[in-house]
Amino acid sequence: MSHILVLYYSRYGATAEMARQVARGVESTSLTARLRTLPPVSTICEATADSIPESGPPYATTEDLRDCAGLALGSPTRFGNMAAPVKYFLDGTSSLWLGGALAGKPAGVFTSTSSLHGGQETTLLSMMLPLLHHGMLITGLPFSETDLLHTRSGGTPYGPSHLAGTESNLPLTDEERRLCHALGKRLAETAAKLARGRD
Ligand SMILES: Cc1cc2nc3c(=O)[nH]c(=O)nc-3n(C[C@H](O)[C@H](O)[C@H](O)COP(=O)(O)O)c2cc1C
Repeated sequence: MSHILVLYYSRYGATAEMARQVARGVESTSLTARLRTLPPVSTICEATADSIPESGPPYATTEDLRDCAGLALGSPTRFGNMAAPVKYFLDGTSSLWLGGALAGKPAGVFTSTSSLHGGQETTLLSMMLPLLHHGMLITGLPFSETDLLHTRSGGTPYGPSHLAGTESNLPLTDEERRLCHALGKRLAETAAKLARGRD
């Protein structure tokens, strides 16, 4: 069976750490995680970045997305919404939309913010919209993940979140880390169940 794509943009590293935890959750099952990042959007028209980042996972291609069995999509919160590089990448997926390539595949979202009430939920909900247009099946987090009841930092039923602080340097709390793990595991298990249903 194909991979779960863990696709994220991160400028300061908080969303990247969340992505690694989501990937561990995926790999606690029989599925593999494909970790991919996105380049920043340049303010200079026609500027191009190297196709391989200096460090970390490779940049995502639309083929990574087309071929996945499920998607975990992560973005820092920017003014209560997803960051431009994530939106820019999604805006380039019309050919997948036309062919229904993502329809029926499970997807979940995660975000990091500097402030606790600075738009985690709005960002997560806005990230779901293009995925719903693609026909993806959105999987949040159920309250049977009891960390949702006790967290004093991030963690929402709409998806994992992280309070990185004003310096963007707070580590993931145990609750935040477990909720990232839970999303990855849930996506992988859902993808496997859906695949069995198609057999
Ligand atoms: C342009 C811009 C807008 C931001 N908007 C918000 C916001 O609306 N709410 C918030 O809490 N943090 C906001 N932040 C802070 C980032 O969401 C936060 O630093 C995040 O943890 C960065 O993730 P990263 O380490 O993966 O880059 C903003 C940062 C930038 C640069």
